[in-house]
Amino acid sequence: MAVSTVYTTQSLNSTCSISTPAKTHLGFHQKQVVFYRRTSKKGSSSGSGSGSGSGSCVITCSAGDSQTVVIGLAADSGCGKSTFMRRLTSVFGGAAEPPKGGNPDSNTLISDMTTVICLDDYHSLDRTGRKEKGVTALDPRANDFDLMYEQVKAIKNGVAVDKPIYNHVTGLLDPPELIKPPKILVIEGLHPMFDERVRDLLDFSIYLDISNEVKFAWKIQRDMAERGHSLESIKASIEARKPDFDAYIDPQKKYADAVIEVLPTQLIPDDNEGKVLRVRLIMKEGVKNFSPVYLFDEGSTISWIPCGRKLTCSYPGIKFHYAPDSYFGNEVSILEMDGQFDRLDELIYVESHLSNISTKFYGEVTQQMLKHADFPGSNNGTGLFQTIVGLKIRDLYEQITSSKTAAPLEATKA
Ligand SMILES: Nc1ncnc2c1ncn2[C@@H]1O[C@H](COP(=O)(O)OP(=O)(O)OP(=O)(O)O)[C@@H](O)[C@H]1O
Ligand SMILES: O=C(CO)[C@H](O)[C@H](O)COP(=O)(O)O
Repeated sequence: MAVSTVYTTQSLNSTCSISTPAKTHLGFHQKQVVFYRRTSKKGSSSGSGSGSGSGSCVITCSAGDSQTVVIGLAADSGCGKSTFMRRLTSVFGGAAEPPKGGNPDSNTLISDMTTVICLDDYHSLDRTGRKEKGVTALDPRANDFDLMYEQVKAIKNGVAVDKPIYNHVTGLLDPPELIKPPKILVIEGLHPMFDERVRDLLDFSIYLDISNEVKFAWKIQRDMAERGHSLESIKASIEARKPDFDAYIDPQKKYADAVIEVLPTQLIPDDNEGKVLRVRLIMKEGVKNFSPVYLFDEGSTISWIPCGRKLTCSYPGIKFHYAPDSYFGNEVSILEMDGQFDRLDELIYVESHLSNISTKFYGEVTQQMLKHADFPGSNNGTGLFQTIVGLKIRDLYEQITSSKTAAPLEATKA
């Protein structure tokens, strides 16, 4: 008996038509073919999921002007992902808010240009399930990578999806929420670069690499001061996660296009307070639509102490370093800042010595930093580099979309 396949899509702002193309252009996400849900129907000619067979019946959706650029942000819990996201969405303008009228415990944040989804929503085991099976949330067995891949791919292709919600309050999996394709989709969480298929969907990837000492200091600050946890329980939770963190989360940094590494300062001998930080921005060379930032002279090795007449520094001062290097066998540029700013308005002096920062006007980095002076890390390299990476992502987005607007003609010719 012949079985036909009906594809239903929920493409935002898109027009869909059924066609029988000689050649389907999957994987090109501007005006393309998308499949999401599939139901089988008895009785007519055969359909194909891939759309590549001759005579395949497919639904072609044109996503209008929208093209979703996908950014991956990986880090352990409590390592500054939310703070980074707030800086990033601010660069694009507009406030990021949970879906209106939706689940109050949704992890999603939506702004005019960006939608940030938290990959915890792809936990396949809820809190009780993980406990019963004796696995942590960091373990791939507690996560549904097939669904993650299918849904990120669908969104990238301009199709809305019903994404599950992991409820951090109850520890349960809640009914799904509708995610419409945004201009920029950020997938943040523990595993954005773990699964090769998901990794291949990313237009740019970032890893926040927080050293154990600093992670501990931040956890204490948040979980003790704000959530009433004891010092022992914080230590125990970090220790319990460590083996899986080392096995499944940390290795993703080798795939990242940019890594923000946060270490204790080297300016204070034997510092154990973790307040003054040494932050390194590790930028892969040769990444499409991304050119690394540099200090003074591209490709040189530079050490710079900006403190003096133009930059006020109290103890222990500020030190910058910039050099080419290699990271997991890849050629990279590393920009480092150790120390903290006393006066954020004077940051303009540092900004004026950095190049390739993708600003739209002189002083934009300083303006962004001043705007969010109350965010954690605004007086040090974490805030500075997160802001710069945000600007680089805006630039990457603009490059991708401008090249894609020119692409359909090419695609038709092919
Ligand atoms: N750059 C920073 N400098 C100092 N402290 C920071 C910085 N970034 C984050 N923190 C501290 O870490 C805490 C967690 O930050 P944030 O909520 O951004 O992390 P997260 O990765 O989104 O956490 P989670 O995944 O647990 O929600 C903050 O409350 C703050 O105390
Ligand atoms: O590592 C995490 C990512 O944020 C959480 O620990 C994970 O999602 C499990 O959540 P819960 O604390 O609700 O058990």
